[in-house]
Amino acid sequence: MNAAEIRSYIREVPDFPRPGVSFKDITPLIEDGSAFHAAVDLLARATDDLDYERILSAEARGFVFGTALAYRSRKGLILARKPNKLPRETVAATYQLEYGEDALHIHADSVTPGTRVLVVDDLLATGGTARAMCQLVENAGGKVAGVAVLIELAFLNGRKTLEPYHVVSILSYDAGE
Ligand SMILES: O=P(O)(O)OC[C@H]1O[C@H](OP(=O)(O)OP(=O)(O)O)[C@H](O)[C@@H]1O
Ligand SMILES: Nc1ncnc2[nH]cnc12
Repeated sequence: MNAAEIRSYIREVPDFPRPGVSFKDITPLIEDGSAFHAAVDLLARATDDLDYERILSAEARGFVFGTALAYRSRKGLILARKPNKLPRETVAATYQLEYGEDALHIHADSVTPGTRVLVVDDLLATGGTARAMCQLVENAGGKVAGVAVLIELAFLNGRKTLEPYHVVSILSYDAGE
């Protein structure tokens, strides 16, 4: 299954969660075994040449692709979670939402100095979430090997927000798509 076929499994939901937003719903994709498998394979192939030891992904949708890619590439998986979810000492990074601020945490010992980490998410929009994950890696002394997403909303310029990190995406959407 190629990228165009995989794309046909993503449902666009207009005006969710608020007017003007075209929500990219990945649930039909991950509910289809062949499409989900093909999507993870494409992500794996697109990141095969990157040198990394661990994957970092954020709850909730990020876990779906981060976990699958970690399993397939036999790499360790680090969970980035919302505040007060992880039981031991954490490092945190804050990021901007439309209204106010949110934070992601990882356990302080998940990234040792020099660890090379691939940041994985289902979707890149403004880039705030992925940037916070890159900051988490660097705050803990690690190195960002790249950022890999299945879907990129190119018109929101997340890539620019993520400079100078290497960004890999499988499906790119323009405004109005
Ligand atoms: O590039 P950004 O503008 O930061 O947006 C991208 C993020 O938005 C979605 O997560 P969301 O915060 O909706 O959480 P969820 O995965 O729990 O649904 C998506 O899974 C990305 O993590
Ligand atoms: N348009 C969108 N669709 C799905 N998830 C998103 N996260 C941020 N923007 C999104």
